[in-house]
Amino acid sequence: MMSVDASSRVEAVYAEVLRRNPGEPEFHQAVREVLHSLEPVLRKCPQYADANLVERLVEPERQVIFRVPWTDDAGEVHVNRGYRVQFSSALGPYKGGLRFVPQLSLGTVKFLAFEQIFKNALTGLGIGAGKGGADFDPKGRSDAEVMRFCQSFMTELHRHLGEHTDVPAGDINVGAREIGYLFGQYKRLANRYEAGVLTGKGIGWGGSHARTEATGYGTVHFVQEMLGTRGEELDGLRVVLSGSGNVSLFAVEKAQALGAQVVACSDSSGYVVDEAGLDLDLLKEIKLERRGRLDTYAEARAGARFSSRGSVYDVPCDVALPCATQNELREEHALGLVKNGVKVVAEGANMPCTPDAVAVLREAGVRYGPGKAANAGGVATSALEMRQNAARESWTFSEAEARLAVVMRGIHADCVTAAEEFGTPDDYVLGANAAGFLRVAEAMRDQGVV
Ligand SMILES: NC(=O)c1ccc[n+]([C@@H]2O[C@H](COP(=O)([O-])OP(=O)(O)OC[C@H]3O[C@@H](n4cnc5c(N)ncnc54)[C@H](O)[C@@H]3O)[C@@H](O)[C@H]2O)c1
Repeated sequence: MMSVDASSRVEAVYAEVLRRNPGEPEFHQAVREVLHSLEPVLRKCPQYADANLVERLVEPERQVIFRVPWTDDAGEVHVNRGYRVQFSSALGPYKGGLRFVPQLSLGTVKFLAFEQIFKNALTGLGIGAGKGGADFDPKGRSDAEVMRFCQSFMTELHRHLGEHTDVPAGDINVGAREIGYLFGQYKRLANRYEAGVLTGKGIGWGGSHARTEATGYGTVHFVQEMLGTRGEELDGLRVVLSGSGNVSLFAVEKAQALGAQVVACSDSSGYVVDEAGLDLDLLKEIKLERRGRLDTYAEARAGARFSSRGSVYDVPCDVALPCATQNELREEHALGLVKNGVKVVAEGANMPCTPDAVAVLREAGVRYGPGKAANAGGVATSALEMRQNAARESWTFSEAEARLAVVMRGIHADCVTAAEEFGTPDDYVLGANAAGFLRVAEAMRDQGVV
């Protein structure tokens, strides 16, 4: 039974999370933020803490860790570690991306899978939450090496997947090429063309139009909604983004289409400033075709400058979109953004702002859109891809994009309504966590102690 004091109850849950998951600071950070938001919710709706519901919510349903052996082009054998954390199936099959980065740890995967619970619930599209990946570094690897790695990874993972069980997608360093290799191996092992088992597929074989664009476009749709609450719009505003990968590139595309002046972006080597507005064709050529670094952008474009010192957030802007990786926008960056008059910060990436940075932004009255709401367009379009697969349909680009816009408007509206209901209007963190939690909690109550 829920104790009378919601605050001490969530503190006790958090203490148990720390004890059970040592050495996983990102997971602790994500859980702490959500539990903090749940205090007013549990105070108002104590029934959602019955039967240790919150305690169950912070414990993954299943965590799989496995060996991934593979052979490089020179015949040398390598061993990597694969992960899949299946966090919650209260609302549907586990759903969330796979990430291939050398430093990947269980704690990172767990934090991402936990965030995914609330994000996926917010989409309203009937998807549970998971996340996975491997500590594999695809940089400098040939296509054949990446293929062999993906095949070995799937040889183990396939027994845990299925269109009604767990449906991965791409994430950092897992794009169309990797999804293709993973799908090929799944199909071979399962002896079944189960299109809905992975999303982010090629358009010609079950993929959805607008999936590649969806996260970046969706983040910008969310920003438009945030601005709209005060009668503002993106047209004419200065925008700065971090990253220059899948999310960033398409956020640039949509922001420019809506009339914004997008003046800076970054990669792990530094950032580029282009006061004339970023040349997206050049950026795409460098990042998607040549897979090069951003300094080549400044070399190719008169008036642009590249810097490997300081931060992209030093560039004055009205809207900042962190779209690279977790904990990259820190307190000092937030202070700089505030000093330069930023109005809105919305997360294209997952948890890119540190808690200190978020505190600075909120203190200064900057509107802050957390990733689980602002970047939900990617997973929403993945869920729509699953729908198309189930119905054996293929929607046009404009149909898929129109549905994405509807979902993002709905998520924004749900966040605003929940924030108002639980006492802090304009608090998108509270709104996103509360609205997502209520959907999951209702399903968990209905489904009994499982
Ligand atoms: N791809 C999706 O659909 C999707 C959906 C939701 C959330 N996300 C999140 O968005 C983020 C980016 O994902 P992506 O798919 O665009 O990955 P990506 O690999 O395509 O791009 C990542 C970009 O970030 C840059 N980068 C990495 N570390 C950096 C740092 N410390 N400073 C500056 N730049 C850095 C890389 O150089 C690259 O340009 C991740 O947090 C991911 O989990 C992605």
